[in-house]
Amino acid sequence: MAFFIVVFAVIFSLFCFSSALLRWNELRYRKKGLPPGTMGWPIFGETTEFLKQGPNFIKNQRSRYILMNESKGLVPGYPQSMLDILGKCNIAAVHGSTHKYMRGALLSLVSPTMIRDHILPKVDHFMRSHLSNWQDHVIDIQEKTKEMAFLSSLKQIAGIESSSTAQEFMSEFFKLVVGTLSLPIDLPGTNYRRGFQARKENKYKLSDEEIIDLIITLAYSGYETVSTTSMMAVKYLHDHPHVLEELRKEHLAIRAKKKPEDPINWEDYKSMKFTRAVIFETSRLATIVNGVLRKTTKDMEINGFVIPEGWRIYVYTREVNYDPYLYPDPLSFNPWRWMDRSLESQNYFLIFGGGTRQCPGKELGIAEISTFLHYFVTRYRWEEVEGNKLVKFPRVEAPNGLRIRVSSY
Ligand code: HEM
Repeated sequence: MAFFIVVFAVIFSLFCFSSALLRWNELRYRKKGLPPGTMGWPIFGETTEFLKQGPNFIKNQRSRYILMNESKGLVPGYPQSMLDILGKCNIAAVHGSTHKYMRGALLSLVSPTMIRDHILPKVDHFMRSHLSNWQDHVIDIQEKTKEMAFLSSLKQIAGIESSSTAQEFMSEFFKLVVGTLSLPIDLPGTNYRRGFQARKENKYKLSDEEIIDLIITLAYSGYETVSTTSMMAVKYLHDHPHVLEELRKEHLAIRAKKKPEDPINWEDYKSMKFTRAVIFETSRLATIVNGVLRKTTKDMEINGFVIPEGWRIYVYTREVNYDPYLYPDPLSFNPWRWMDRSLESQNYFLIFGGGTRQCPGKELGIAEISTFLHYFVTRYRWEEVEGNKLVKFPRVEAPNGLRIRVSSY
């Protein structure tokens, strides 16, 4: 009995404390000009509602929060779970001169010259072997593209080939990724705890935290974006045979000029105009990156509303991607719209972010997906196995896998 009284007292006190905090927050922020809306629950804010409702949450909030422009005083504002797991020196956690310096270091690692001379040959070599012997099998293309993105970056970063070391590393890395998008609750069994522990795996005895954070950031940033875009491209190509036909034409023409063992080189990559269009259209329609997060470093005025210091702003790029004025008939999968290259330089092209934080791995990501598609469509045809389901929020994924039956082309 005493136990139940104690439990009741604890719950009641927590409730009182939360309500008081909620009220205090409302009073604290009752300034003229604040965007309308509620503060949500203490600690959690509106995160759980956001993760539960996804796009509908944003739709409900859109009329109340008009946040269109990024300007001075806005720095990345990614969730605590992500910062804890990716490390305090990771590129999204730093700004000002440190960011400039880190970004410069990164850009030199993935510059067009580096891709042409060093990375593309490795990517080609990796894809050739990763995509071998898929014929006459039912495979989960989600699993295959995840392994592909991870193992390919491991090969680029550490020169590690697909082996038992890589396999061991991979399962820890997958936990890390899931942990970055979780509530930061450090209890046994939570995704956050698992992700945080995976970060501590330091088999190679690296002592420099900055290097570890950079490597984790590199692997992390290119992992989900590249794997999910590849998986969704396979999905859309399956559903749109005329697009697949056009894409195959492009790749078979490249193959026709080569011996079977010749790798894809920079000129081949640059000639893949329709492939690039397929990748952009896939990213747009699937909205692989739903949006980007920013945090205010001082009280700011945006579109007539005051945004207090320390508040987070979610720049919801999905809305832009589906805007019928920018992309006519926005819900149709139409890669041809991207054949006009000027679309890629419009300021509403937000697939790779924008401004000083624009994705430094853009060309690398496109080169990896293009090489994957090259070997996939020139070697195989495929059909979907029934029962596949896709969700688009909070991340684009096939919760039970995306199974396809593969045969030789
Ligand atoms: C299709 C593939 C990819 C997509 C769609 C994509 C998308 C994005 C987006 C939207 C941002 C902006 C985030 C923000 O503004 O807060 C970003 C940043 C970033 N991306 Fe990518 N990305 C891709 C591939 C890659 C690859 C392969 C790498 C590996 C080098 C990479 C590394 C980064 C890094 C390090 C940042 C942070 C840049 C900074 O804060 O200055 N990305 N990416």
